[in-house]
Amino acid sequence: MRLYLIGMPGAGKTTLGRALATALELPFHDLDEEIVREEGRSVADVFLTEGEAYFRQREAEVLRDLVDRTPRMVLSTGGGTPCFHQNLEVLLQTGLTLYLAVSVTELARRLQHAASARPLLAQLPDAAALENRLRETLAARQQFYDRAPLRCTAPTCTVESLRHLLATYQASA
Ligand SMILES: Nc1ncnc2c1ncn2[C@@H]1O[C@H](COP(=O)(O)OP(=O)(O)O)[C@@H](O)[C@H]1O
Ligand SMILES: O=C(O)C1=C[C@@H](OP(=O)(O)O)[C@@H](O)[C@H](O)C1
Ligand SMILES: [Mg+2]
Repeated sequence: MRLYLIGMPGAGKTTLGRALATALELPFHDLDEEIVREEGRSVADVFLTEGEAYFRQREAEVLRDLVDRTPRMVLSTGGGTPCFHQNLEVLLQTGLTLYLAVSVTELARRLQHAASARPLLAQLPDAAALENRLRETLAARQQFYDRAPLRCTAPTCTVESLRHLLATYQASA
């Protein structure tokens, strides 16, 4: 199976995805890490030197290549992945998509010292500006995230609760 984690930056996709893959004995992939490997530079560098449009194009290409060659995995996507280049259709058609729903307040708390690696959230003057940017971004992306057939809402997003959610979904499928 292919299990895809989607959600805002800071939702815990990379952290939880890695732990969930271990628990499910599935290979783990992180789309940002795949892009960094292919590009040979950080996400921030790609944004800085090539711009967001280039990043989104590469994100779409790397996603499709990874899906084509990987029948079993947990894939942690980037926060914007579902919102560009029909990527969400690829996710919905090739695996099971799970949305990690985390409040803006909690996202801002988690990212207060981790925003610099995320170009869309870097260089903001203070915590209020970060929270405002997250709120605006979530408002624009909610329509995409809401199309995931599965969702967990923090703080209940743990490996155990996700395993239960998956088992319940698969039993009803
Ligand atoms: N359940 C959680 N509770 C508190 N902090 C978390 C949780 N999950 C992740 N974090 C922290 O939030 C930050 C973003 O986590 P990460 O897995 O990179 O999220 P994403 O990949 O969705 O951007 C990291 O500093 C991580 O340690
Ligand atoms: O929200 C976004 O548009 C982005 C989120 C990042 O991934 P995480 O969600 O893992 O931080 C990364 O793909 C890039 O900085 C763009
Ligand atoms: Mg991540």
